[in-house]
Amino acid sequence: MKKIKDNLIEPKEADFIKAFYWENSSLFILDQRKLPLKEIYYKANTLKKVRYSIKEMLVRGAPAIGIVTAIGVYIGLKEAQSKLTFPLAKKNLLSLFVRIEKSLSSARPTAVNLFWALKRMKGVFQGFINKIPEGNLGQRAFEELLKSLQKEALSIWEEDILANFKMGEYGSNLLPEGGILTHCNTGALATGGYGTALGVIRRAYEKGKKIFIWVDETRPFLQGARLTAWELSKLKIPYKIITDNSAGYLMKKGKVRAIIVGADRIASNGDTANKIGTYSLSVLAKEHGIPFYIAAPSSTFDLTLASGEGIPVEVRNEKEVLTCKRKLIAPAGAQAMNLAFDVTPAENITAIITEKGIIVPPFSQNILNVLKNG
Ligand SMILES: CSC[C@@H](O)[C@@H](O)C(=O)COP(=O)(O)O
Repeated sequence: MKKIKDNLIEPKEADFIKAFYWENSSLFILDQRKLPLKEIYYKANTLKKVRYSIKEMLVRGAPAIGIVTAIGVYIGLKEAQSKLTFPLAKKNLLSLFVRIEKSLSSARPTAVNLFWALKRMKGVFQGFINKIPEGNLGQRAFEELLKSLQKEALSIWEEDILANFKMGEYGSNLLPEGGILTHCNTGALATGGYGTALGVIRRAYEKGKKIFIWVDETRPFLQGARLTAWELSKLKIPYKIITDNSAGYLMKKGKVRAIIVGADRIASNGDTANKIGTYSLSVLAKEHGIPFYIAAPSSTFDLTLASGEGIPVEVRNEKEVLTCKRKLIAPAGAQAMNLAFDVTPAENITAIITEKGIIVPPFSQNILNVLKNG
């Protein structure tokens, strides 16, 4: 594994499962809609294409969405460069940035990593603008701005990989041996590399823990059956796919020792938004006395929200529910409600695994302690 500055790992080298890679200033995104049947990378070299990749879920998973958004900011400015007239008025540069920000921020609403990444990129942009003396911006200064934005986006990526390694290390000590149930996909495909909840599973397996993974298929996009199963096969970790509604009975039969999932947004009291079906799993876990773990980096916390009440839950197109492989599976004219996420109340969560440490209840106090001091 190639190390670069400050002990960080070159993103391209970090994992053999890559949701995206960066080559010659272009972003190539593995089209996850086509997995596991086809491994095709989509060249996202315009702002429109980056937004499309996020919205249509060629790339998905909160940390991956955040990283691609950050790179999207760079791509948007780079793309605009040839159409700009230099010297460029500061106000025109500002309105260009706002346009890019608006476009990316409307791609998906729930994963806070998207907005967190935009804020980090805006910080670099603003810092740069503030340093420029009054007047217009020349070509050279614009090039420098691009360089700083690219650097920041790649740092966000590198930091995510490191965070995943750390979560893997902490979380793997918590996991018991035996059946572990997971929902959706939280692996290398959903992150900069390695994974959050799946990274914990991966690390536990690497350390020799005898675990067996129950993979919820995760209707309707089938992140479990198509993506998590694909990753586990590559990693040679034993698993079986189950229909989402098998989970309760398996718990009752004593086949599940722990549940571990990821998160899209965690409020300051620990309420956690994640893939639809997570809430039901947490209730079942409570009923059966099974530990219920969340694994998520600090970029997934939204400390502006007091509770999960304020988390925007994405409602996607009903076609995703009404069709399978583009064929209608319901009566013509049937309507569907396609909630993409739900919110699990903090009281159903045993612990939250982050790169800064493991957070246990009471979450309202401990989230702040761990995130600020960890
Ligand atoms: C490490 S990914 C964590 C979450 O983003 C994941 O569990 C999830 O819900 C993904 O939803 P998706 O709709 O596939 O983007």
